[in-house]
Amino acid sequence: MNEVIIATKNKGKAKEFERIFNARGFDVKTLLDYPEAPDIEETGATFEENAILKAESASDRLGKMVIADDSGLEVDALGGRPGIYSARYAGTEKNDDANIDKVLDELKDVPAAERTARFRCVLAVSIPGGGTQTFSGSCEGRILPERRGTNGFGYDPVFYADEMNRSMAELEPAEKNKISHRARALEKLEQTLLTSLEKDGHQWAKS
Ligand SMILES: O=c1[nH]c(=O)c2ncn([C@@H]3O[C@H](COP(=O)(O)OP(=O)(O)OP(=O)(O)O)[C@@H](O)[C@H]3O)c2[nH]1
Ligand SMILES: [Mg+2]
Repeated sequence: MNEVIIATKNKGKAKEFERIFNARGFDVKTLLDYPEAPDIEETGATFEENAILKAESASDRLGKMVIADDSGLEVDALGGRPGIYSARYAGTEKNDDANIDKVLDELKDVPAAERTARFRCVLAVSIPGGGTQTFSGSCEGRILPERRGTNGFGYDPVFYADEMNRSMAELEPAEKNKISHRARALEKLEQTLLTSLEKDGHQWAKS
């Protein structure tokens, strides 16, 4: 079966990967389908280091090609925070709502023109016997003063995507997948993945 393993436990990310890979004829499995995969601590200092940590530990354990995603929000007025701490900004329980409240509170006196921000994503693909490669993507925008829209996950309701003139949470999933940091990193990864999967006899149904 054509299958791609994503080393994530984040259901929001999983949905986005599923949409993209299903359209190309691949099933997506995540770490929620592989309870034996180790829970990896994200001890890296950069998105890249964390993505590599996650991809390699899962690939070593499962003996299969694995993709990992480390991503987050960088707010210029906060010196790039929350950055690699985006998931756990308001605490280790990873509460999206509390994370948004913390960012909005820290920005409450910052005027619109200075609320510039971007999402970043680094994907690492680890292939048994084939090493690990990384690919990155970003998406520019601004932090809104309040939530708008209900789609997506994480900080999407307060992230105004410059290219779409709407918040990320106001975009349809297919629209977010055209401009997102994750989609852009995946575009770069695609060629590598294609070569590797074809070597294993898989067919790539390019949409
Ligand atoms: O509004 C958002 N739209 C996005 O498209 C997006 N992508 C990342 N993020 C934020 O960055 C954290 C990732 O941290 P992260 O890479 O460590 O992932 P995670 O811990 O949630 O899951 P895992 O993949 O590590 O299992 C997430 O939780 C979110 O807070 C996003 N927020
Ligand atoms: Mg994480």
